[in-house]
Amino acid sequence: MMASDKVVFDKPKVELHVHLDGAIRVQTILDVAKRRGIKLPADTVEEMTQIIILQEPSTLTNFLEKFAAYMHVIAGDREAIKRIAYEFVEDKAKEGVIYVELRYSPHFLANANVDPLPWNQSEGNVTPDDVVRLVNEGLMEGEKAFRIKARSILCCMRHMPRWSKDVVELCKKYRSDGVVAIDLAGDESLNCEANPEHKKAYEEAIRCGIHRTVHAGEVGPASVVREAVDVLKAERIGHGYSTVEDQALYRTLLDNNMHFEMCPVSSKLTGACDPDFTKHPIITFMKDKANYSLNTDDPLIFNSTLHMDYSTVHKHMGFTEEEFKRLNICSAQSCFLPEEEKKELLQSLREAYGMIQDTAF
Ligand SMILES: O=c1[nH]cnc2c1ncn2[C@@H]1O[C@H](CO)[C@@H](O)[C@H]1O
Repeated sequence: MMASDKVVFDKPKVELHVHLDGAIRVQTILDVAKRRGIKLPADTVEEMTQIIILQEPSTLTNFLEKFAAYMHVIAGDREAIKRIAYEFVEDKAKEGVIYVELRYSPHFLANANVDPLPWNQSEGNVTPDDVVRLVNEGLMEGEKAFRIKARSILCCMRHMPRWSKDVVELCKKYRSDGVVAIDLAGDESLNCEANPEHKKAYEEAIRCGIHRTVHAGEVGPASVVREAVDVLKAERIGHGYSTVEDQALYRTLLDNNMHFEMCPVSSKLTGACDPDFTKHPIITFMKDKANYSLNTDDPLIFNSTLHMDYSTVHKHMGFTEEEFKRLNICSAQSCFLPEEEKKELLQSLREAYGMIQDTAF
């Protein structure tokens, strides 16, 4: 059904939209469950994988329910939280990613100072603040071991407006410690218009110069994208497939060089787009030379890799090596690193892609 894991672009890549909690190794879930004495419905990687993954195109709501199959194992466990961050960096390095921005909700991994307590956990002592510190530790160790760069984006959740104030405060507190932006994730189909508390958090982010991305136009209409841009002042759009349904908006965003974080394999399985990849809105973005990235989103639940996203657009949408280079340069230009580091990243990509002009004479 899916394109294979065949490596169609074996060059350094940038990934800007991937959920840490949607990118955990199944083996790690099993290990941690065993150590903590948590009973799972399966005890082999193969069986547990079958339980967690989405096999057929579904809905975003069904997809989001999948997290409940394993999040209670990792949440509230210091060692596990640090471990998933470290392993994430290793997995990305193996895929040839040299810079990644990963995202997560600190509240979803906590078991203290979070109301309501997620995943039917009992109260513990790991706060959302502890979660950010643990993830940062895991990422830093991973960066040293695997020699790539990883930065994080903290997610507000659409259905949990009361958490958003904490999220922006955590972005401020850890901005010099690897946290580069705020996001708004969750079910756009149930909760379309951004709640005032999300708006307030984004206003505070703007005031403090915190970068902003928003999940919009994934399964929701183009009006959600418009709101993300006009009200939340998003600098990037997570997904944004439905933008093309509003031509005026689409043209304006193209003119403004808006970055779209596209996730092809995800968009099929969440039901965001037509399962026939030859009708995919990404083709329009590609033909218009739009500013977008290719991303996995939640490789655990889609049973996918970044190679699969690349091979999907290559096989079904006619993406070329040239386009892969161009979109990775666009991704680096739209990443949330400070200017100097962004320049270095762009330089590394251009060198690897043979795009550096020889100025020696
Ligand atoms: O494709 C998506 N659309 C909207 N929300 C998502 C998607 N993937 C994951 N999450 C949500 O973001 C949370 C923090 O990482 C995840 O726990 C999940 O609820």
